[in-house]
Amino acid sequence: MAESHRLWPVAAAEFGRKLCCLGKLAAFFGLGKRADGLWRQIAYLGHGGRPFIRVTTRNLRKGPGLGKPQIRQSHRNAGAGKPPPDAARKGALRLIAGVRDGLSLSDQPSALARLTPPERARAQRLALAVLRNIDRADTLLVQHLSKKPRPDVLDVLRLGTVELLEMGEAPHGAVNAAVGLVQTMGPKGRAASGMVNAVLRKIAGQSAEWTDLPPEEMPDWLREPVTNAWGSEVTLAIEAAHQAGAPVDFTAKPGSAAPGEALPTGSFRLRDTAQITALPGYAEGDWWVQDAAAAMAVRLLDPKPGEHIVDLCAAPGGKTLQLAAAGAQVTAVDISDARLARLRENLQRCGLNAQVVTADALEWHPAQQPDAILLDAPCSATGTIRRHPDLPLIRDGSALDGLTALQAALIDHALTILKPGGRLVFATCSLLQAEGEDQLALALERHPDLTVIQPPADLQDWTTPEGGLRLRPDYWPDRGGMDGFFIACLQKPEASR
Ligand SMILES: C[S@@+](CC[C@H](N)C(=O)[O-])C[C@H]1O[C@@H](n2cnc3c(N)ncnc32)[C@H](O)[C@@H]1O
Repeated sequence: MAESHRLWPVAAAEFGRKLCCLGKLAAFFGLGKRADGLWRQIAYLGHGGRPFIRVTTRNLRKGPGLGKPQIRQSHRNAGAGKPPPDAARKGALRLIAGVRDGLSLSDQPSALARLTPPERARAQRLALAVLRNIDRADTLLVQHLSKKPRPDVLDVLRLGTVELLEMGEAPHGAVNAAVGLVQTMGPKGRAASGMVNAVLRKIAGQSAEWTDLPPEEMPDWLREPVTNAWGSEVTLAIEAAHQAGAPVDFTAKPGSAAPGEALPTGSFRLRDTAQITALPGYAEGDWWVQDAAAAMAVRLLDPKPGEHIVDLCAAPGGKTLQLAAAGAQVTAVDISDARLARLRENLQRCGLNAQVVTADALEWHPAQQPDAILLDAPCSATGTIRRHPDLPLIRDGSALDGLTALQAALIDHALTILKPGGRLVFATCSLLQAEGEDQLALALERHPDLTVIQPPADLQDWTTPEGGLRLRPDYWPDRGGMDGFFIACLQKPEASR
């Protein structure tokens, strides 16, 4: 028994190597949505002098058995305690299953529809914690699994692991809850309850290993360009920032304050989780939720009272609110009526005004050329992974070419409708230079008569040699980071071409 225990990781590693080849073959023949991504990451890691397979989310999601059974436990012992299955955990599992099916968290409003507000908040917290730690959880789980569990059972194991090791849940509570959950999953779920009980009891003793695990890696389509741009150290720092999650930032109306710490760039930051709508000043419309990095686009535009400013991709409206609060006459354009509904709500709550237009920006022409345009263009949103850990699991980078082409077309169109001498701020919440630094360089090539307006002096540390502002999640590590953004302010020449 002792001998087979020692050999198991080696045999499993060998099996993993074969699976990896199979996966590559599957990818080659186009089998499965992301077969290559599923299997590429099977890796051997030195672990206490013994090799073990690091199987990522995607491996476990679709892979076959992983080696010889390591744990055998009678199902008769399962389910001690049997607490009633709880709504928040079930809601979290529905969200995670949706992400497995390729849906973003925000695409799943019905998943939590029947929950009370506190249950909903807890379900979201649990789902976010699991999605932020899914590969790390799988790295430990695979050590105890003799074969791949059903996807829904695996999600329960992941949830239990994260509750135990990341969220500090008491072992008996988290393990019993997990057992209770699989027991509601029909006969096959009930049959897995002994395994769930045994695996999670072992996992509960692995807090030191958990702490030593590296942060979740970005997928290759994102990690490679990030590493090419800033090197491995920065890549790891960005991944650590993703792992840490994000505080809540607020922008306050001029003359008002928002909850939390005042940041040097003018935003406010609350590190503790809180019910936003219950915070002081929410009902009064004194502030709105907006990441500190996102708020800097309007600082670069430097709106003046009375200026006519078009927010060309405006919804849900954080920047429209900033522009309106600065006294500009704002026209907020967006292609999505549903997203504009949120913008209208935000305007109303904050007592601010803007003309709201549902239109494709590429085909929209204002009655008069505006003084300035804010173009917060659609992008990969890879700068927001701290808050959207589902993003790396549901995106594969294939939309990138279409997005960069759309961004360039939007820049060109914005310049045609902007008044001579007017300012255009281009922004993307992306970590990819293709959607930031490269877009600026290409825009200057296409329009050599544009001038780059330098960011304010206090942002010089983050200013690129070309005059763009590069913001990254690893900045402000002690304060809690910021979203990844690229922002540049361009001035159209006085004499229109
Ligand atoms: C990054 S979000 C904008 C965020 C917004 N500026 C804010 O601060 O809340 C990009 C927006 O572009 C919109 N969009 C995408 N394609 C568009 C198009 N062709 N015309 C207008 N809006 C578009 C999307 O609906 C989305 O709301």
